[in-house]
Amino acid sequence: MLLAIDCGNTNIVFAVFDGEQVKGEWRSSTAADRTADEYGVWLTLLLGTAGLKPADISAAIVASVVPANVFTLKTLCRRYFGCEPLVVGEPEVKLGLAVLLDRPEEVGADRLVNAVAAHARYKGPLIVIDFGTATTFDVVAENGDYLGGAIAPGINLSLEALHMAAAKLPRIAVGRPKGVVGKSTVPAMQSGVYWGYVGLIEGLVRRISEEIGTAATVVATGGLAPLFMEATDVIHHLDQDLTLRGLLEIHRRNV
Ligand SMILES: Nc1ncnc2c1ncn2[C@@H]1O[C@H](COP(=O)(O)OP(=O)(O)O)[C@@H](O)[C@H]1O
Ligand SMILES: CC(C)(COP(=O)(O)O)[C@@H](O)C(=O)NCCC(=O)O
Ligand SMILES: [K+]
Repeated sequence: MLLAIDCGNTNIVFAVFDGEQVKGEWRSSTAADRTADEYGVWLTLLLGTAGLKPADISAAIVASVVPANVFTLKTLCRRYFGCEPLVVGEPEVKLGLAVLLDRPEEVGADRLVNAVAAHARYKGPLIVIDFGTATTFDVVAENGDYLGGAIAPGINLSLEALHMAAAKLPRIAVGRPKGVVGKSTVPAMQSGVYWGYVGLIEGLVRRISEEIGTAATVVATGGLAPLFMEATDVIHHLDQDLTLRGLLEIHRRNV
């Protein structure tokens, strides 16, 4: 079975695939000081809850946007699962698409994985929106070429920034407010962030489509994607498994 690890700036997701089937999926917060042994013990326990054991894992693949965690996750795979993981972004790992960027070495591994997954699943030119710590927009041509995209502050980051910078603004959770015209501080903050974000999504999708000269299929992923999907019709597909499916696909292309 394949262990797929997606390390974002907020959470690390671990998933086990038996062929196409997900046997288990677990999340840890991203902490740069956690050791391979800490992950190893934790993951071994969780595998047990799904009726799996470390010896069931025969291969691993890692995508990390936190460079400091790559060494730890490699050590985890070697020590606990006896395998050398593929690491997305390392030169020997083939993606099966051309990365048409000025500095291809800079792009986040998660963005490339999302592009691979979206191209494998959907037709036509694509825009992938991933609601993570940052909100990323990735543009994929009809033939699969990765064209680039946009990086915007994530929703929770935007809310946190308001709280950090303004003495009278509380820390609040994201939510869809009843109206747009807030009648007190919290609804006003929710309106600014929620409807402001809907505007950001619609504006970027429209401008990207204009710049590439064609309408694109828009796929959204990430925990907060459903909250925005319900407020706009520019998102065509909600695909929460996108990044993990992309890791599965890249592994397949490299064995
Ligand atoms: N279902 C959810 N509901 C509310 N917040 C969520 C949900 N899923 C993720 N988040 C929040 O969204 C942010 C991004 O999380 P995540 O997608 O794991 O980011 P990353 O990939 O950057 O680690 C975090 O602040 C997380 O707490
Ligand atoms: C843009 C990101 C911070 C998104 O990370 P995430 O929100 O998934 O934690 C990450 O993909 C990254 O660090 N990228 C490097 C810069 C780039 O993609 O050009
Ligand atoms: K992510």
